[in-house]
Amino acid sequence: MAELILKNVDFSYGKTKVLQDINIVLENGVTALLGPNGAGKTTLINIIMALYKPDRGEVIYDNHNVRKLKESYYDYIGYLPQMPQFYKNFTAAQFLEYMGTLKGIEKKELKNKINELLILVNLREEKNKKIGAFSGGMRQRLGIAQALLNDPHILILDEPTAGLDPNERIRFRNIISQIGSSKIVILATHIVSDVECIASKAIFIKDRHAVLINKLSELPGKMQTNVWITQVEDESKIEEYIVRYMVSNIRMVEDNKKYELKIISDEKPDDNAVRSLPGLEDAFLYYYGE
Ligand SMILES: Nc1ncnc2c1ncn2[C@@H]1O[C@H](COP(=O)(O)OP(=O)(O)OP(=O)(O)O)[C@@H](O)[C@H]1O
Repeated sequence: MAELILKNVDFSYGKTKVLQDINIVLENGVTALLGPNGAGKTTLINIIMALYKPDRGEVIYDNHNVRKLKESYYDYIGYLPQMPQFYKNFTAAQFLEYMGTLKGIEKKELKNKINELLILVNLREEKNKKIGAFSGGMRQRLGIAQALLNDPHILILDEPTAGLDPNERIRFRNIISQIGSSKIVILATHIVSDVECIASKAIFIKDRHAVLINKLSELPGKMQTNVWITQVEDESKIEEYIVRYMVSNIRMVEDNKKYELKIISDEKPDDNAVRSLPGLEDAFLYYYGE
């Protein structure tokens, strides 16, 4: 199985260092690329895609430096940018034909591929409809189909869930779950809850450095034991917990009569609190303290 490796990567914009000593090994599966706005996610994506040259270090795919693979590297990559641009007068099929031709896919193969992908992203009925009439979610699904045209081994999605309604988020998760096991999927976002269910691994970028968490069980030992669940009946009490602790989640339970709080804390926050397993969102909070 081909791996994607970032080895000792540094990157600066002019004199401003944005990424420093990045060492990451990615295999098949969905990896969330997490970090607050401006942390360096898009920069890291551009380095992985060989669009930016690191000041130091290298990106290696299948034992080759990606910059030396030149154009052939792009046969392995599918990319959905943060704000994909579409030709509004094209139909979904015309757009995919156009993109497929640009990617050098043979005409006959392309027709079959387009039909297969439109089924995968649930746009078969919209095949001959103009993109101008598509919702944000439909466009995003078309964007995923576009990224998959060349059957890439590496699929990179930059903020793919921004602006999607809850139903579309579920659709998106289902599509990614279907394709995730046989590809290296990198999913950049600052909305952790959107990727919590589909990503098994996560890269956290903070203060120019990146940490790869391969399994949630590999979270720092402190986090393993310091996530608590407690319930409060009185809404006004929630504020007290927020002031004293890191509260990573609040949800209503028992027919909306109580609030359940997930808390990260060294000490047991109250007598009724029980230990819980940390999730990505807890890890995010732990790293960024937000
Ligand atoms: N072309 C550029 N020239 C100079 N600085 C840049 C350039 N692009 C990005 N930066 C800066 O580098 C840092 C990282 O930016 P980047 O876009 O990679 O972050 P991000 O994590 O993708 O943010 P967002 O979630 O807002 O997309 C930011 O401080 C940004 O202002």
